[in-house]
Amino acid sequence: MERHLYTVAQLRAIEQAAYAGLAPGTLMQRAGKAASDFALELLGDRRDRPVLVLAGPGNNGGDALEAAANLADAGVDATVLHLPGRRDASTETAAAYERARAGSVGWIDMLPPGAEWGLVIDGLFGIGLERPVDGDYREVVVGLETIRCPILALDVPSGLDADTGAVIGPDGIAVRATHTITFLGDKPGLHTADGRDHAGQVRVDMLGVGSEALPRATAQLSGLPLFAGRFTARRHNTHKGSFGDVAIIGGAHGMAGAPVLSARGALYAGAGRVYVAALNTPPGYDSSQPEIMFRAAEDFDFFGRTLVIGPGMGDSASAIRLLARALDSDSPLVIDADALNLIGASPDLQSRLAQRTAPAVLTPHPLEGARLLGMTAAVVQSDRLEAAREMALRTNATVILKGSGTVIARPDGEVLINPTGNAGLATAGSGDVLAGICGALLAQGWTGWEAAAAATWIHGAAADTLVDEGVGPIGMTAGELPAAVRKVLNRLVKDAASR
Ligand SMILES: NC(=O)C1=CN([C@@H]2O[C@H](COP(=O)(O)OP(=O)(O)OC[C@H]3O[C@@H](n4cnc5c(N)ncnc54)[C@H](OP(=O)(O)O)[C@@H]3O)[C@@H](O)[C@H]2O)[C@@H](O)CC1
Ligand SMILES: Nc1ncnc2c1ncn2[C@@H]1O[C@H](COP(=O)(O)OP(=O)(O)O)[C@@H](O)[C@H]1O
Ligand SMILES: [K+]
Repeated sequence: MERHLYTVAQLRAIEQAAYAGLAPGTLMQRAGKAASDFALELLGDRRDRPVLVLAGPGNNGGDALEAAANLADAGVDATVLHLPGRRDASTETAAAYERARAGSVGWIDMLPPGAEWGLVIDGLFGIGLERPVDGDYREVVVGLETIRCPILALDVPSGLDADTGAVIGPDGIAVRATHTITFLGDKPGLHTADGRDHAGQVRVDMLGVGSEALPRATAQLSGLPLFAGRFTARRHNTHKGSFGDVAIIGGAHGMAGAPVLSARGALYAGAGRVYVAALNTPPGYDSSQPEIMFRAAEDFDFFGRTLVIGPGMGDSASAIRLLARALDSDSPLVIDADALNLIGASPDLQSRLAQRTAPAVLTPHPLEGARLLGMTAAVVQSDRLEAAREMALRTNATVILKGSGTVIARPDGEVLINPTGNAGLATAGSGDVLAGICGALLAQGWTGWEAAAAATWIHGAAADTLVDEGVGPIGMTAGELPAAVRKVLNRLVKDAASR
């Protein structure tokens, strides 16, 4: 399944198993063919433009050499910049080198300044990279930054960690590809952290290996098949009570906007009734969204309501009391923002959370995640899947670790990476809207896992729709998201009905 994401260790095992049943060099030849086919597709009717092929010391370089030979055979002006290593190349890579040497490929040993290319193929390093790109390799990667043409990475953009999506090394560097063709199975690192910026559009080529040969993946790309069954048309004979009550608990003095954004997220995602239970004297009503009902949090009855706790909640004694009460309740719970920080600082709140049986979804951004785990945000970002898994395990909850390529994890170690969304979401309040959407789906009876996956997907898809309409990424505001969320949701329900 193309949605599945494999670790480097799993890919090595797949490679070994596939290798055993095939003539030597077969996988590399298939990788080279898939790469040159994709390159021709990217060149389109500009096949007369020269193609630069970067070939590194390992088998990733072997793939590149096969691709270069294929391109030359197809009449393309292909030039290889070959940077062999200190050790002998593998037998397959040596054979690929001989093949390219025998054809009409051109050879250079440094990037010619100012040269123009129709396409660059990056075959410097793949899944074998274990240390930062340095020396001549680094110079080439720096040189690529000023080249304005499509860049096709083979397997993994060189310099990127395929497991984590982090650029390898302090002060590390990685190729910024426009496209990546990745082999034998998709990889988490292409879709989270720095991955989306460096991999561009990702295509998977299984190199002829059947899906029966693949191990069980514990990570996958999130997508509609995971929750599409939930998008059913509303029955006529329903009322507001049929779609759940959501209460946002937050809004301490001076922070009234955050719960209102969450409340709008919940309303536009279809909750039947939406309350803001404010810590300080609640406003009478919200003039732009008078449907939201305001209450004082201390007197508010949590029973039968889905709670979104944390937006603008602060860290007062009253906030801690309310959080303890919410954690002890049987209400489905979304825990966001200040509530996460309070839990991070309190073993008592942590144990109340771990003991819950009703659904709980945590929505930390990396710094909130770091506080929960007692580490720095940089460490969280260096392995987002691991950090999200650890948080889910410790809290016994579903965790949405936000940021580019949001990671959703549950206590048994399963993770999803969300592929929707864009940098327009990097604006204050967009996380509040996400928490509200998640609350609305929980209130409509979804499980924590489904609600987390779908809320994140829909939130990102709403932002993508806004960008398509010219509303962002620059200047997109959180307040514009809820209406776009409503559009996405209704379209999904309509599409589900017409299938
Ligand atoms: N085998 C097959 O049939 C198939 C293989 N496939 C392809 O092979 C790729 C994996 O190949 P790989 O294992 O050879 O590793 P690769 O990514 O080329 O890099 C390792 C090399 O780089 C070197 N090196 C590392 N870091 C360095 C640095 N910073 N600076 C300088 N050098 C550095 C390292 O040297 P060493 O550490 O030993 O000194 C070693 O020589 C995979 O991504 C896919 O593209 C697929 O087509 C499927 C079929
Ligand atoms: N560059 C980005 N690409 C994709 N999604 C992003 C990006 N930046 C932020 N987001 C998303 O926007 C939301 C921001 O949430 P958060 O940081 O909690 O903001 P706030 O607290 O201001 O609401 C999250 O859902 C996050 O995943
Ligand atoms: K590469």
